[in-house]
Amino acid sequence: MRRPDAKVVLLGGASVGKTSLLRRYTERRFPDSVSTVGGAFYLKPWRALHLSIWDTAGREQFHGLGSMYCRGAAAVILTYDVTHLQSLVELEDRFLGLTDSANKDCLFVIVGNKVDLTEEAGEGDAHGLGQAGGARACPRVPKQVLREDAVALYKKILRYKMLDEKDAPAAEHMCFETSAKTGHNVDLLFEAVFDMVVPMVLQQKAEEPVETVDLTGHKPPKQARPRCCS
Ligand SMILES: Nc1nc2c(ncn2[C@@H]2O[C@H](COP(=O)(O)OP(=O)(O)OP(=O)(O)O)[C@@H](O)[C@H]2O)c(=O)[nH]1
Ligand SMILES: [Mg+2]
Repeated sequence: MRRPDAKVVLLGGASVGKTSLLRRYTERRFPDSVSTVGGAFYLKPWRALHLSIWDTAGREQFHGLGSMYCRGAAAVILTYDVTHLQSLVELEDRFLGLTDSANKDCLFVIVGNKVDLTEEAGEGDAHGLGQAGGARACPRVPKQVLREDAVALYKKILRYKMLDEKDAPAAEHMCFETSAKTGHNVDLLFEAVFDMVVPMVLQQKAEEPVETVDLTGHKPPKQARPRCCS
């Protein structure tokens, strides 16, 4: 198997929909999911590269593994549930510290999932937010996390990483709202992340020192003199 060129990690609390987002993207469906144990990855060829997308477990008992999964990550997708404010709060309190092991120029993307459950989605049927494929209607709930809250978190992350807002991608390109159930914005999310990661990786590869062998000091091995047999 070819070694992945870069790593993208899905991080966030239990049940926010990390596995469902990845399965929606890779399998084009919304199957019943079971809570993830440890982590799993999916290999995605994209442009000239191979990217690994890591789905991690959000449950507290697997918390210790998070920083291992983030090691060397080119992008981290911090996922919350738009119907649970606590899931956004947790991103800062519990998950951000785990990303210290990521690449120094790691990209941070913030994703609010389950928009299909919100009252806003009712008006959004015409925009693809509503129930897809004849799925049963669910009672709508108020949206607990606004996009502005996610943007504020993104800016906090930049400060935590000591990055200047001017040098980092703009918050409006890094905060998404999705529904793994209807597929709303799911392709857009993953493909926007891949398209940001690819040029970074290509640049890193171009800057890597080329391995050369110095032949100037190389002397051919002395030829052993044939022994006189007399
Ligand atoms: N309505 C709705 N339900 C969703 C959506 N995404 C996930 N779910 C449901 O939320 C529950 C948890 O989804 P998972 O994808 O397993 O969540 P997870 O973040 O991977 O959870 P852990 O593996 O425990 O960290 C499941 O019952 C999903 O069917 C969504 O976009 N809309
Ligand atoms: Mg999962």
